[in-house]
Amino acid sequence: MQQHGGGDASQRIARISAHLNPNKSQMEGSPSLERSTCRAKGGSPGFKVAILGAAGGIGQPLSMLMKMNPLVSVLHLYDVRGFLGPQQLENALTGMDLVIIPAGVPRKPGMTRDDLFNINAGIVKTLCEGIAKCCPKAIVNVISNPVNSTVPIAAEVFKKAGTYDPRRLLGVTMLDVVRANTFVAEILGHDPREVDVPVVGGHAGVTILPLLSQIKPPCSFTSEEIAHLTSRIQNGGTEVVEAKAGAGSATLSMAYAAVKFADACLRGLRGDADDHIFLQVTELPFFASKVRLGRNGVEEIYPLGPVNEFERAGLEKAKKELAASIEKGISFANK
Ligand SMILES: NC(=O)c1ccc[n+]([C@@H]2O[C@H](COP(=O)([O-])OP(=O)(O)OC[C@H]3O[C@@H](n4cnc5c(N)ncnc54)[C@H](O)[C@@H]3O)[C@@H](O)[C@H]2O)c1
Ligand SMILES: O=C(O)C[C@H](O)C(=O)O
Repeated sequence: MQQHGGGDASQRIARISAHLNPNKSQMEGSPSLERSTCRAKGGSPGFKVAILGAAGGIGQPLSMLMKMNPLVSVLHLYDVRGFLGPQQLENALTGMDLVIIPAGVPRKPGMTRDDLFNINAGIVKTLCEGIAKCCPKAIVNVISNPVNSTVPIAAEVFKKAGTYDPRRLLGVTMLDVVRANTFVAEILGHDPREVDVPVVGGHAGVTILPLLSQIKPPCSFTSEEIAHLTSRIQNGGTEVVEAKAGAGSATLSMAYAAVKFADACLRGLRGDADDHIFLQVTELPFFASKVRLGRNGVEEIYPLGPVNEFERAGLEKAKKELAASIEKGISFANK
Protein backbone atom coordinates (compact mmCIF):
# COMPACT_ATOMS: atom_id res chain seq x y z
CA MET A 1 0.00 0.00 0.00
CA GLN A 2 1.44 3.31 -0.92
CA GLN A 3 0.33 6.87 -1.42
CA HIS A 4 1.10 8.48 -4.71
CA GLY A 5 -0.03 11.98 -5.46
CA GLY A 6 -3.81 11.58 -5.55
CA GLY A 7 -3.70 8.26 -3.74
CA ASP A 8 -2.52 4.72 -4.30
CA ALA A 9 -0.76 1.80 -2.73
CA SER A 10 1.41 -1.19 -3.46
CA GLN A 11 1.98 -4.86 -3.24
CA ARG A 12 3.87 -7.37 -5.31
CA ILE A 13 2.82 -10.48 -7.09
CA ALA A 14 4.53 -13.37 -5.40
CA ARG A 15 5.63 -16.32 -7.42
CA ILE A 16 5.70 -19.04 -4.81
CA SER A 17 3.40 -20.00 -2.00
CA ALA A 18 4.30 -20.81 1.55
CA HIS A 19 1.33 -19.51 3.37
CA LEU A 20 -0.06 -21.36 6.35
CA ASN A 21 2.59 -21.64 8.99
CA PRO A 22 1.21 -23.11 12.17
CA ASN A 23 4.36 -22.80 14.22
CA LYS A 24 6.34 -19.77 15.12
CA SER A 25 9.80 -20.08 13.67
CA GLN A 26 12.71 -20.92 15.92
CA MET A 27 15.53 -20.39 13.53
CA GLU A 28 19.06 -21.34 14.22
CA GLY A 29 21.30 -18.33 13.84
CA SER A 30 18.42 -15.92 14.40
CA PRO A 31 19.36 -12.28 14.92
CA SER A 32 20.59 -11.51 18.35
CA LEU A 33 18.48 -9.28 20.50
CA GLU A 34 21.12 -6.68 20.04
CA ARG A 35 21.54 -4.77 16.83
CA SER A 36 24.06 -6.50 14.59
CA THR A 37 25.79 -5.40 11.45
CA CYS A 38 26.74 -8.01 8.86
CA ARG A 39 28.47 -7.52 5.55
CA ALA A 40 27.85 -9.73 2.56
CA LYS A 41 30.69 -12.09 1.79
CA GLY A 42 33.50 -10.40 -0.10
CA GLY A 43 32.14 -6.96 0.81
CA SER A 44 30.51 -6.76 -2.63
CA PRO A 45 28.75 -3.50 -3.42
CA GLY A 46 25.09 -3.55 -2.62
CA PHE A 47 22.37 -1.83 -0.69
CA LYS A 48 22.10 -1.06 3.01
CA VAL A 49 19.00 -2.52 4.62
CA ALA A 50 17.58 -2.18 8.14
CA ILE A 51 14.97 -4.50 9.64
CA LEU A 52 13.08 -2.97 12.58
CA GLY A 53 11.54 -5.75 14.65
CA ALA A 54 14.19 -8.25 13.56
CA ALA A 55 13.96 -10.61 16.53
CA GLY A 56 10.28 -11.40 16.03
CA GLY A 57 8.43 -14.22 14.33
CA ILE A 58 8.65 -12.47 10.96
CA GLY A 59 11.91 -10.69 11.67
CA GLN A 60 14.00 -13.83 12.22
CA PRO A 61 13.40 -15.63 8.92
CA LEU A 62 13.18 -12.28 7.12
CA SER A 63 16.63 -11.33 8.41
CA MET A 64 18.10 -14.63 7.28
CA LEU A 65 16.57 -14.37 3.82
CA MET A 66 17.68 -10.76 3.39
CA LYS A 67 21.21 -11.77 4.44
CA MET A 68 21.15 -14.29 1.59
CA ASN A 69 20.14 -11.64 -0.96
CA PRO A 70 23.18 -10.71 -3.10
CA LEU A 71 21.84 -7.17 -3.51
CA VAL A 72 22.31 -6.54 0.22
CA SER A 73 25.78 -5.57 1.42
CA VAL A 74 24.91 -4.23 4.89
CA LEU A 75 22.11 -5.55 7.07
CA HIS A 76 21.15 -3.82 10.33
CA LEU A 77 18.88 -5.73 12.68
CA TYR A 78 17.07 -3.60 15.24
CA ASP A 79 14.76 -4.52 18.05
CA VAL A 80 13.63 -3.21 21.40
CA ARG A 81 14.91 -5.69 23.91
CA GLY A 82 18.49 -5.04 24.96
CA PHE A 83 18.44 -1.54 23.51
CA LEU A 84 18.47 1.80 25.22
CA GLY A 85 16.16 3.47 22.74
CA PRO A 86 16.54 6.37 20.33
CA GLN A 87 20.33 6.39 20.20
CA GLN A 88 20.47 2.79 19.00
CA LEU A 89 17.60 3.34 16.62
CA GLU A 90 19.58 6.11 14.98
CA ASN A 91 22.62 3.86 14.61
CA ALA A 92 20.45 1.19 13.06
CA LEU A 93 18.96 3.58 10.52
CA THR A 94 21.73 5.91 9.44
CA GLY A 95 22.70 5.47 5.80
CA MET A 96 20.07 2.83 4.96
CA ASP A 97 18.66 2.46 1.43
CA LEU A 98 15.75 0.26 2.51
CA VAL A 99 14.01 -0.09 5.89
CA ILE A 100 11.63 -2.99 6.51
CA ILE A 101 9.29 -2.70 9.53
CA PRO A 102 7.81 -5.89 10.99
CA ALA A 103 7.89 -4.39 14.52
CA GLY A 104 4.82 -4.62 16.69
CA VAL A 105 2.43 -7.06 18.26
CA PRO A 106 0.58 -9.73 16.25
CA ARG A 107 -3.08 -10.76 16.62
CA LYS A 108 -4.53 -13.44 18.85
CA PRO A 109 -7.67 -15.40 17.96
CA GLY A 110 -10.79 -13.24 18.10
CA MET A 111 -8.94 -10.00 17.34
CA THR A 112 -9.08 -7.92 14.19
CA ARG A 113 -5.97 -6.26 12.84
CA ASP A 114 -7.46 -2.95 13.93
CA ASP A 115 -7.40 -4.21 17.53
CA LEU A 116 -3.59 -3.90 17.26
CA PHE A 117 -3.83 -0.17 16.51
CA ASN A 118 -3.39 1.09 20.05
CA ILE A 119 0.01 -0.55 20.44
CA ASN A 120 1.38 -0.67 16.91
CA ALA A 121 0.43 2.86 15.84
CA GLY A 122 2.82 4.33 18.40
CA ILE A 123 5.58 1.88 17.51
CA VAL A 124 5.40 2.70 13.81
CA LYS A 125 5.21 6.43 14.52
CA THR A 126 8.37 6.35 16.65
CA LEU A 127 10.28 4.23 14.16
CA CYS A 128 9.26 6.50 11.29
CA GLU A 129 10.42 9.56 13.21
CA GLY A 130 13.81 7.85 13.35
CA ILE A 131 13.70 7.14 9.62
CA ALA A 132 12.81 10.77 8.83
CA LYS A 133 15.80 11.89 10.83
CA CYS A 134 18.44 9.29 9.91
CA CYS A 135 17.62 7.98 6.42
CA PRO A 136 14.97 10.24 4.87
CA LYS A 137 15.65 8.96 1.37
CA ALA A 138 15.25 5.28 2.23
CA ILE A 139 12.52 3.14 0.72
CA VAL A 140 10.24 2.07 3.60
CA ASN A 141 8.30 -1.22 3.61
CA VAL A 142 5.63 -1.26 6.36
CA ILE A 143 4.53 -4.72 7.52
CA SER A 144 3.21 -3.87 11.01
CA ASN A 145 -0.57 -4.13 11.31
CA PRO A 146 -3.02 -2.64 10.83
CA VAL A 147 -1.26 -1.81 7.55
CA ASN A 148 -4.33 0.13 6.38
CA SER A 149 -3.63 2.62 9.18
CA THR A 150 0.12 2.30 9.82
CA VAL A 151 1.01 3.41 6.28
CA PRO A 152 -1.00 6.65 6.65
CA ILE A 153 0.69 7.17 10.04
CA ALA A 154 4.11 6.82 8.42
CA ALA A 155 3.09 9.27 5.69
CA GLU A 156 1.98 11.85 8.25
CA VAL A 157 5.22 11.51 10.22
CA PHE A 158 7.26 12.04 7.05
CA LYS A 159 5.08 14.98 5.99
CA LYS A 160 5.62 16.66 9.34
CA ALA A 161 9.37 16.14 9.01
CA GLY A 162 9.30 17.50 5.45
CA THR A 163 10.76 14.25 4.07
CA TYR A 164 7.67 12.61 2.59
CA ASP A 165 8.11 11.11 -0.84
CA PRO A 166 5.04 9.01 -1.69
CA ARG A 167 7.09 6.94 -4.13
CA ARG A 168 9.23 5.62 -1.26
CA LEU A 169 6.64 4.57 1.30
CA LEU A 170 5.04 1.17 0.66
CA GLY A 171 2.73 -0.96 2.76
CA VAL A 172 3.39 -4.65 2.30
CA THR A 173 0.21 -6.44 1.22
CA MET A 174 2.00 -9.05 -0.83
CA LEU A 175 1.07 -11.91 1.46
CA ASP A 176 -2.46 -11.57 0.10
CA VAL A 177 -1.09 -12.11 -3.40
CA VAL A 178 0.93 -15.12 -2.24
CA ARG A 179 -2.21 -16.63 -0.73
CA ALA A 180 -4.38 -15.80 -3.73
CA ASN A 181 -1.92 -17.44 -6.11
CA THR A 182 -1.75 -20.50 -3.87
CA PHE A 183 -5.49 -21.00 -3.40
CA VAL A 184 -6.26 -20.46 -7.07
CA ALA A 185 -3.43 -22.80 -8.11
CA GLU A 186 -4.78 -25.45 -5.76
CA ILE A 187 -8.15 -25.38 -7.50
CA LEU A 188 -6.67 -25.30 -10.98
CA GLY A 189 -4.05 -27.94 -10.23
CA HIS A 190 -1.28 -25.53 -11.30
CA ASP A 191 2.06 -24.60 -9.82
CA PRO A 192 1.39 -21.37 -7.83
CA ARG A 193 4.43 -19.85 -9.54
CA GLU A 194 2.56 -20.03 -12.81
CA VAL A 195 -0.50 -18.23 -11.49
CA ASP A 196 -0.94 -14.48 -11.31
CA VAL A 197 -3.87 -13.17 -9.26
CA PRO A 198 -4.17 -9.39 -8.85
CA VAL A 199 -5.20 -8.40 -5.32
CA VAL A 200 -5.97 -4.73 -4.73
CA GLY A 201 -7.30 -2.45 -1.99
CA GLY A 202 -5.83 -2.91 1.47
CA HIS A 203 -4.79 -5.56 3.99
CA ALA A 204 -7.75 -6.44 6.21
CA GLY A 205 -10.99 -8.32 5.60
CA VAL A 206 -13.10 -6.85 2.81
CA THR A 207 -10.39 -4.36 1.90
CA ILE A 208 -8.43 -7.32 0.48
CA LEU A 209 -9.96 -7.50 -2.98
CA PRO A 210 -8.82 -10.30 -5.32
CA LEU A 211 -9.65 -9.59 -8.97
CA LEU A 212 -10.39 -13.15 -10.00
CA SER A 213 -11.64 -12.00 -13.40
CA GLN A 214 -8.06 -10.97 -14.25
CA ILE A 215 -6.21 -14.18 -13.35
CA LYS A 216 -3.37 -15.21 -15.62
CA PRO A 217 -3.44 -17.68 -17.28
CA PRO A 218 -7.11 -16.92 -17.97
CA CYS A 219 -9.54 -19.30 -16.30
CA SER A 220 -13.14 -19.28 -15.24
CA PHE A 221 -14.79 -20.21 -11.96
CA THR A 222 -18.38 -20.80 -10.91
CA SER A 223 -19.95 -18.10 -8.77
CA GLU A 224 -19.68 -20.46 -5.76
CA GLU A 225 -15.98 -20.92 -6.39
CA ILE A 226 -15.52 -17.15 -6.70
CA ALA A 227 -17.34 -16.51 -3.43
CA HIS A 228 -15.33 -19.24 -1.67
CA LEU A 229 -11.97 -18.09 -3.05
CA THR A 230 -12.63 -14.44 -2.30
CA SER A 231 -13.58 -15.21 1.26
CA ARG A 232 -10.61 -17.54 1.80
CA ILE A 233 -8.16 -14.94 0.46
CA GLN A 234 -9.74 -12.21 2.62
CA ASN A 235 -9.60 -14.41 5.71
CA GLY A 236 -6.27 -16.16 5.15
CA GLY A 237 -4.60 -14.22 7.96
CA THR A 238 -7.39 -15.06 10.39
CA GLU A 239 -7.12 -18.73 9.41
CA VAL A 240 -3.44 -18.68 10.44
CA VAL A 241 -4.12 -16.75 13.66
CA GLU A 242 -6.72 -19.34 14.66
CA ALA A 243 -4.47 -22.27 13.73
CA LYS A 244 -1.70 -20.81 15.89
CA ALA A 245 -4.17 -20.53 18.76
CA GLY A 246 -2.58 -17.60 20.56
CA ALA A 247 1.00 -18.05 19.37
CA GLY A 248 0.83 -15.16 16.91
CA SER A 249 0.09 -14.73 13.22
CA ALA A 250 1.74 -15.67 9.91
CA THR A 251 5.53 -15.51 10.16
CA LEU A 252 7.44 -17.66 7.63
CA SER A 253 5.00 -16.94 4.82
CA MET A 254 5.18 -13.24 5.69
CA ALA A 255 8.97 -13.34 5.69
CA TYR A 256 8.81 -14.96 2.26
CA ALA A 257 6.39 -12.31 0.96
CA ALA A 258 8.43 -9.49 2.53
CA VAL A 259 11.63 -10.72 0.94
CA LYS A 260 10.04 -10.91 -2.51
CA PHE A 261 8.75 -7.39 -2.00
CA ALA A 262 12.06 -6.05 -0.67
CA ASP A 263 13.96 -7.71 -3.50
CA ALA A 264 11.70 -5.97 -6.03
CA CYS A 265 12.40 -2.65 -4.30
CA LEU A 266 16.16 -3.28 -4.37
CA ARG A 267 16.13 -4.32 -8.02
CA GLY A 268 14.17 -1.16 -8.75
CA LEU A 269 16.81 0.89 -6.92
CA ARG A 270 19.49 -0.82 -9.00
CA GLY A 271 17.64 0.23 -12.14
CA ASP A 272 16.17 -3.12 -13.19
CA ALA A 273 12.72 -2.89 -14.69
CA ASP A 274 10.12 -4.65 -12.61
CA ASP A 275 6.52 -4.59 -13.65
CA HIS A 276 5.15 -7.10 -11.18
CA ILE A 277 4.29 -4.65 -8.48
CA PHE A 278 0.85 -3.49 -7.52
CA LEU A 279 -0.39 0.02 -6.97
CA GLN A 280 -3.33 2.00 -8.17
CA VAL A 281 -5.22 5.24 -8.00
CA THR A 282 -8.71 5.62 -6.61
CA GLU A 283 -10.16 8.64 -4.91
CA LEU A 284 -8.62 7.27 -1.68
CA PRO A 285 -5.20 8.55 -0.61
CA PHE A 286 -3.91 4.97 -0.21
CA PHE A 287 -4.98 1.97 -2.24
CA ALA A 288 -3.02 -1.14 -3.18
CA SER A 289 -2.68 -1.82 -6.88
CA LYS A 290 -0.12 -2.56 -9.56
CA VAL A 291 2.99 -0.41 -10.02
CA ARG A 292 6.44 -0.45 -11.53
CA LEU A 293 9.34 0.08 -9.13
CA GLY A 294 12.48 1.93 -10.12
CA ARG A 295 15.35 4.01 -8.80
CA ASN A 296 13.01 6.32 -6.88
CA GLY A 297 10.59 3.71 -5.62
CA VAL A 298 7.22 3.67 -7.37
CA GLU A 299 7.69 5.03 -10.87
CA GLU A 300 4.54 4.04 -12.67
CA ILE A 301 1.03 3.14 -11.61
CA TYR A 302 -0.96 0.73 -13.69
CA PRO A 303 -4.71 1.02 -14.06
CA LEU A 304 -6.98 -1.31 -12.15
CA GLY A 305 -8.20 -2.92 -15.35
CA PRO A 306 -11.72 -4.11 -16.09
CA VAL A 307 -13.67 -5.32 -13.04
CA ASN A 308 -16.90 -7.33 -13.13
CA GLU A 309 -20.03 -6.62 -11.13
CA PHE A 310 -19.01 -8.83 -8.17
CA GLU A 311 -15.64 -7.08 -7.98
CA ARG A 312 -17.20 -3.63 -8.36
CA ALA A 313 -19.44 -4.32 -5.35
CA GLY A 314 -16.38 -5.59 -3.44
CA LEU A 315 -14.49 -2.46 -4.41
CA GLU A 316 -17.14 -0.20 -2.93
CA LYS A 317 -17.05 -2.14 0.36
CA ALA A 318 -13.26 -2.10 0.38
CA LYS A 319 -13.05 1.63 -0.21
CA LYS A 320 -15.50 2.39 2.60
CA GLU A 321 -13.56 0.41 5.21
CA LEU A 322 -10.20 1.54 3.90
CA ALA A 323 -11.22 5.21 4.07
CA ALA A 324 -12.07 4.84 7.77
CA SER A 325 -8.77 3.07 8.55
CA ILE A 326 -6.78 5.72 6.69
CA GLU A 327 -8.55 8.50 8.55
CA LYS A 328 -7.88 6.76 11.87
CA GLY A 329 -4.14 6.63 11.09
CA ILE A 330 -4.00 10.26 9.97
CA SER A 331 -5.86 11.46 13.09
CA PHE A 332 -3.55 9.46 15.36
CA ALA A 333 -0.42 10.90 13.77
CA ASN A 334 -1.71 14.45 14.07
CA LYS A 335 -3.05 14.45 17.61
N1 LIG B 1 1.51 -7.06 6.41
C1 LIG B 1 1.26 -8.33 6.57
O1 LIG B 1 0.83 -9.02 5.64
C2 LIG B 1 1.57 -9.00 7.88
C3 LIG B 1 1.68 -10.40 7.95
C4 LIG B 1 1.98 -10.99 9.17
C5 LIG B 1 2.16 -10.19 10.31
N2 LIG B 1 2.05 -8.84 10.19
C6 LIG B 1 2.26 -7.95 11.35
O2 LIG B 1 3.66 -7.89 11.62
C7 LIG B 1 3.87 -7.53 12.99
C8 LIG B 1 4.91 -8.42 13.62
O3 LIG B 1 4.48 -9.77 13.65
P1 LIG B 1 5.41 -10.91 14.31
O4 LIG B 1 4.68 -12.19 14.20
O5 LIG B 1 6.80 -10.81 13.78
O6 LIG B 1 5.37 -10.41 15.85
P2 LIG B 1 6.43 -10.76 17.01
O7 LIG B 1 5.79 -10.35 18.28
O8 LIG B 1 6.91 -12.15 16.87
O9 LIG B 1 7.66 -9.79 16.68
C9 LIG B 1 7.55 -8.40 16.76
C10 LIG B 1 8.93 -7.83 16.89
O10 LIG B 1 8.80 -6.42 17.02
C11 LIG B 1 9.63 -6.01 18.12
N3 LIG B 1 9.14 -4.76 18.66
C12 LIG B 1 8.09 -4.56 19.48
N4 LIG B 1 8.00 -3.27 19.79
C13 LIG B 1 9.01 -2.65 19.17
C14 LIG B 1 9.46 -1.30 19.12
N5 LIG B 1 8.85 -0.33 19.82
N6 LIG B 1 10.55 -1.00 18.36
C15 LIG B 1 11.18 -1.98 17.68
N7 LIG B 1 10.81 -3.26 17.70
C16 LIG B 1 9.73 -3.58 18.43
C17 LIG B 1 9.55 -7.17 19.11
O11 LIG B 1 10.59 -7.13 20.07
C18 LIG B 1 9.68 -8.35 18.15
O12 LIG B 1 11.00 -8.59 17.81
C19 LIG B 1 2.49 -7.63 13.66
O13 LIG B 1 1.93 -6.32 13.78
C20 LIG B 1 1.67 -8.44 12.66
O14 LIG B 1 0.30 -8.18 12.74
C21 LIG B 1 1.77 -8.23 9.01
O1 LIG C 1 -3.65 -11.78 10.00
C1 LIG C 1 -2.80 -11.18 10.66
O2 LIG C 1 -3.06 -10.64 11.74
C2 LIG C 1 -1.38 -11.13 10.14
C3 LIG C 1 -1.29 -10.77 8.72
O3 LIG C 1 -1.90 -9.55 8.45
C4 LIG C 1 -1.77 -11.83 7.79
O4 LIG C 1 -2.50 -11.53 6.84
O5 LIG C 1 -1.40 -13.01 7.99
